[in-house]
Amino acid sequence: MAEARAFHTETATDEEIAAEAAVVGPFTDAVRALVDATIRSTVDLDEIRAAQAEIEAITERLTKEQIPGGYGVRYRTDGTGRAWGNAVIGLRNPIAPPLTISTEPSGRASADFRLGAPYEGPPGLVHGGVISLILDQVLGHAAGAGGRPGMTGTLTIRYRQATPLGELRAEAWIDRAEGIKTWAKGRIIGPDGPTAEAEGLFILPRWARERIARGESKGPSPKYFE
Ligand SMILES: CCCCC/C=C\C/C=C\C/C=C\C/C=C\CCCC(=O)SCCNC(=O)CCNC(=O)[C@H](O)C(C)(C)COP(=O)(O)OP(=O)(O)OC[C@H]1O[C@@H](n2cnc3c(N)ncnc32)[C@H](O)[C@@H]1OP(=O)(O)O
Repeated sequence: MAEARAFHTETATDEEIAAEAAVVGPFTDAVRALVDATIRSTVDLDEIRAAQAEIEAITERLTKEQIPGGYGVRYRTDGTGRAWGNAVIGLRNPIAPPLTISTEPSGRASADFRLGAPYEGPPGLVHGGVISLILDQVLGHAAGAGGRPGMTGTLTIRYRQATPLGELRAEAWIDRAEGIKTWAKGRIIGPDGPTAEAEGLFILPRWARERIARGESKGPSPKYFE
């Protein structure tokens, strides 16, 4: 089953995780800067060709040893996990902006973040799919923080005004819940106020319900988004 592959139990200690984060965090930031430079650099084409050869050498060096698929999420017994490969928050993912999301147990989540050139859609503006990506994550975080984790069943976005590249904020909260379903709402706020509003339905999946029914999920509610 896919989830059996993707959901690992954490074996590393807090100290080991902190030591690894101290190295891979800045490493990923360096690759993020490379992605930005790939878009914006105006050096001449010979210089680009030379840089490509260096990048290919680095990729070869890194892929000498690697895991077979995605990073997955590694969970601890307290229900928290590290989603270092996640496309929005992943510490090891240079595609992630990344967002650092603050949560409240009442089911609220928020993040201040910056989106630069790699996230452009219309000129100077954030791609609508990127806005949806971020809202999906932040709404999902709000649901998880409130002890009601789930997979996104539906996500509706209303784009109220264009979202400029630059400094932004995302906020989300649980609106209502019923059984295995949790509805969360949220928004992106730009320099001129809210730019996009979202409503999402998060559903505790069948496999998770079955695990809970089998008594395999003990302790605090799983919060799969931290
Ligand atoms: C041990 C405890 C573990 C607890 C963990 C729980 C959840 C954590 C899971 C993942 C989180 C991990 C990492 C998060 C990372 C990023 C988060 C960002 C969010 C995402 O990026 S996430 C990816 C996009 N997301 C998908 O990839 C979903 C694909 N899909 C499915 O995984 C299933 O489709 C699912 C789970 C949605 C439902 O599957 P299911 O088998 O549980 O559903 P089932 O048939 O039992 O229906 C039960 C009731 O939900 C209604 N219902 C079903 N589906 C619906 C839908 N789509 N819309 C509206 N209502 C729906 C039925 O109508 C029925 O309603 P009613 O009871 O009222 O009749």
